[in-house]
Amino acid sequence: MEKGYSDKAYRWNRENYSSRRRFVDIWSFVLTLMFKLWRYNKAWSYPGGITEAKQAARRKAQAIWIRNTLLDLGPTFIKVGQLFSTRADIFPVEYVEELAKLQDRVPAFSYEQVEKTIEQELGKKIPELFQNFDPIPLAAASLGQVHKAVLYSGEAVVVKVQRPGLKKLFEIDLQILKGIARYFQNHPKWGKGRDWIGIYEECCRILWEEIDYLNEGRNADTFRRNFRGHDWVKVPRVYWRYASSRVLTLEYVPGIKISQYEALEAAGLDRKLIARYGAQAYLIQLLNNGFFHADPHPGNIAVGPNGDLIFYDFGMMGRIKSNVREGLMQTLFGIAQKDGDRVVQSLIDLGAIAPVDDMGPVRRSVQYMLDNFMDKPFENQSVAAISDDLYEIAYNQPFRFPATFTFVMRAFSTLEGVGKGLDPEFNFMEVAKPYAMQLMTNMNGAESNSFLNELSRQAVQVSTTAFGLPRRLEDTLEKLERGDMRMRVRSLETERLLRRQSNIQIGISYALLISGFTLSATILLVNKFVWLAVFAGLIAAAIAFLLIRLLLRLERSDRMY
Ligand SMILES: Nc1ncnc2c1ncn2[C@@H]1O[C@H](COP(=O)(O)OP(=O)(O)OP(=O)(O)O)[C@@H](O)[C@H]1O
Repeated sequence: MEKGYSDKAYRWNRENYSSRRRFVDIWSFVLTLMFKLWRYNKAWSYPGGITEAKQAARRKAQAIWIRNTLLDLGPTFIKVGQLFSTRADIFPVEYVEELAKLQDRVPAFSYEQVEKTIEQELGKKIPELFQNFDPIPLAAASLGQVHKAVLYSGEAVVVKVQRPGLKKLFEIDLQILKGIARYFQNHPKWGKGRDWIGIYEECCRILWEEIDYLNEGRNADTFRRNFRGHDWVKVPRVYWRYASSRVLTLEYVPGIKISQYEALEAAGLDRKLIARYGAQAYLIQLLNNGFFHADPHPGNIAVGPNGDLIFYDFGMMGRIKSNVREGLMQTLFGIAQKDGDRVVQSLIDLGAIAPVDDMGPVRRSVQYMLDNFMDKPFENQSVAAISDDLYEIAYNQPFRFPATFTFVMRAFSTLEGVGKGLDPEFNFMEVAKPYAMQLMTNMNGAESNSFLNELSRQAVQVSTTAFGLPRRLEDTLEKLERGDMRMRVRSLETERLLRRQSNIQIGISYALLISGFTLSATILLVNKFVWLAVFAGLIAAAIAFLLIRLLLRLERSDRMY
């Protein structure tokens, strides 16, 4: 029997856990790991030390031991290990490589437990809910397993059932992990320059989200909506009547896994096109939707009979908020201009770097990277090489990339790997280029937006003297067109500015008319011409209404651009 498959080896694999026992198991892992690291460092510091090859072999052996121990510790640690497999900014590369191989090698749970969970969650027995239910799971992982079934309406579905007792196990394990995070934070050596508590909190948030199947269902719905205009992306429909936080019923959408290159070929599918689709789907998620699949291992993407991409598993999604996108914009501008200071500042604003007293080494590292890695054309770069460069710089620096960033990097590297497997000539950067250009254009729009705000401020200032406006507007346009902002001004922007100018002039005329009619109404009222005064008042009110509409329109267009 393969290691890790006997129930004896899985002390966590029961519904009633002993928290004391977990405490001992987990802390003995941590202390053994610390001892191994200490011994390793000690050997390395001897005069003459150990050879480079021996050092690498030891690190590898340690990494394999960590991976196997995490497997033995069960679902929480398998997931934490998988999360850490994206953190080359925190751990040595050998560890990260080994953690990336952390597969969910855990035994499936019994059909009786499946029956019990479904009845508890959906309030009915399996035969009352499903016409047919396959007792043998289609797939089993650390958090749950997937069974094929047929509804009474005849629709083929899959039912995702969560491993029993998972919530309790998470509660115990995460409580112990909190203590470990605190210990590391206060450790004179390990705590330096690392935000262990922050990393722990990030892990907690992701893990709790991942075991809420209602959240996964909502994510699937959002993801499907976001791809409404792209019929080459398929997302299984959620059957909400058969869903709860621990059971999720989805439309059965079978496909060939994106990494089964020969099977795809045999099915007559265009491998080159699939590689492009994979990259495009991710670029759309990141740049257009700001909502992306954060766990894109090849098992979660399949290809349908028509060559459509099918996405599974929406438990772990990343979001890029618009302010983060703005921060990324600044980073990108900084990279494009090779301006190390701007890049560092934007990374501080993004929370990617914790500012320290002496930022000199960080600035120098970033500048070095910009000067060297920007020499090659963008499309000749490989994502894996770029992320390796970034991580190399980040490792042992006061950097802490946000989880979103590391997820994006992992998604890109995974897709690049799969893309190259599908089509040896595939180049992720080549596919990304037009999207990056689009992003840059949007960025220019945003930078010009602040310029527009400046412009409207000037316009308001001069509105009292109405005559100054055209001259100042012309100056500003001239400035924009000369490229003083170091950006490309498109005729669209110019058009928008002119439209804005005419709107401002109309607004000023409206304001003058309102004042005129209000003054007339007051004079008429004082002179007892009541009906005429009411008439003038109504005209003033009507123009005021038009003015408000105009102001709202201006504000809307400000928000849009
Ligand atoms: N709607 C579906 N139609 C057909 N097959 C599906 C569907 N959903 C899931 N599967 C199959 O089940 C497998 C596991 O599904 P999913 O990834 O959602 O489960 P999981 O428990 O979150 O697994 P993991 O933790 O490994 O990501 C998928 O790789 C796919 O083969």
